[in-house]
Amino acid sequence: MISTLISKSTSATTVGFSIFIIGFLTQLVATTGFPYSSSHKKLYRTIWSFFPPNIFAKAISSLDAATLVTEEPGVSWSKISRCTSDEPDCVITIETIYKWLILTFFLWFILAVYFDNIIPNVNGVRKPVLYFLNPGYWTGRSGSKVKEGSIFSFIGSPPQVKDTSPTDKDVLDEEIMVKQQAEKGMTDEGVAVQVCGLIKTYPSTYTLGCSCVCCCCCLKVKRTAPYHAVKGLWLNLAKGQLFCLLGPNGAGKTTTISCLTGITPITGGDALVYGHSVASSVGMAKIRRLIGVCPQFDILWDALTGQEHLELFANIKGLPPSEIKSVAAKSLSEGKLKTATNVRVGNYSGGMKRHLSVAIALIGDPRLVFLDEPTTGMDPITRRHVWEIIEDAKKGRAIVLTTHSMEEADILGDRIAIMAKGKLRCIGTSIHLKSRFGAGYVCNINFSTTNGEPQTEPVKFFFYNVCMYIY
Ligand SMILES: Nc1ncnc2c1ncn2[C@@H]1O[C@H](COP(=O)(O)OP(=O)(O)OP(=O)(O)O)[C@@H](O)[C@H]1O
Repeated sequence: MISTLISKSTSATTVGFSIFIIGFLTQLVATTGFPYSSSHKKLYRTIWSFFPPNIFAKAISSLDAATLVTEEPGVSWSKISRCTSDEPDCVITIETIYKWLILTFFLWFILAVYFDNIIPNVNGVRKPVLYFLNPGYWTGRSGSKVKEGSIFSFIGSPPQVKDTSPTDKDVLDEEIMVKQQAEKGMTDEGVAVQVCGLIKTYPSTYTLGCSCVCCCCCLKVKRTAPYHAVKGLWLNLAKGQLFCLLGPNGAGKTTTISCLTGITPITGGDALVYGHSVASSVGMAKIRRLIGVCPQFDILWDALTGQEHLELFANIKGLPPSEIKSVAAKSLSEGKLKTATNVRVGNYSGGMKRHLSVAIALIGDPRLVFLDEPTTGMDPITRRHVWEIIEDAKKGRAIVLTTHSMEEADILGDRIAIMAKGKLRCIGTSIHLKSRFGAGYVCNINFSTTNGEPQTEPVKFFFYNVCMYIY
């Protein structure tokens, strides 16, 4: 149960060892007779017995007393409800000890499950305090909405996001279309993800500081303002297409992916991934079975090889054991990581690690793949190769890719959206965006003139709609 309160493995070791020492000391105390004798209050015995090592120590000491010499009959199953003659001051029988052990097992187990659900995980995600009162949690149909922040922070309603209306015509058209579909409850067969007014606001954080004026110092609690990272996204992501999300640093691309993959809970709106809502814990559990994720920062273990990573993730994704080895080997050979199959990931270069993360995202044939800046740190040849893998992977699934590279978006993206400050600024195909916002190309041509006049006709023939400046 205590493990639910600890997030770091180093703290867990320290706390685990401390519990062992405390348990050893209290067991020693229990063997001296405290508090299992008539001279101590029943209340002390009850409190003492909630710590399982104490009551277990009492059981051992009673059994020890019953079998001290070879003539002793011990405690047979039929006599567990009676005190033995060796314990004149008997206040607890072996039967009662059994009941206590069973009761404390279930008590601590239920508390562990409860606290595991309501205490925020590393991403600050948790279930509501009374989540078990929601019938959907037990029936598995709707599930409760996941929350964010500490269980003691009564956040209330988050501040409203102002200025969510789109400024671009294409973004507005997309928003109107998705709103109409959402209002009518229409499910377009070709849509993999329907994002309906997705809002993400990071809650305020509190930091403890110290401010000193002359010789007088005082503690100060600083509160940061809530931050609107995503300010109401409305869009459809089609099956069999790659949707590319471009934008400057801090635009909200990773936050959008984190919301769609359940890493962080959404603040407002909703998104349906193959019909399952990201706002519900049950919906999210179903979504996790459908998706593959290549996060912005590699989550790999230095001590494992590429092959072992792929086998591990294939296992987690529930592939049949007979297929795991062949799927991992195929994935490695497709990913041109064959030479590094049995090399530990600690010895991989940055580009190879990204390459392996992409292969992990695609393992298990997910229906929706999120690739967050997959080609960061790759040389041009490896990048080209990964583009080919991504292009092949489009068939039969939807892919969401974030990048800073216009070239990557142009080559891979079937639809491209540009985000800035948490809002979509434009959306469309590469050709559409180029024709709307592109400044064209500047091409310098040297002419050899015969009579002082440059021959511009061939240029006009090759470059349609050209604007020519002759120097
Ligand atoms: N846990 C957090 N708490 C508070 N603010 C956050 C948190 N995570 C992200 N932000 C803020 O949200 C904004 C969007 O961040 P996000 O990581 O989504 O941007 P991004 O578009 O993916 O940027 P990059 O291209 O650098 O990866 C940033 O201003 C960031 O500071």
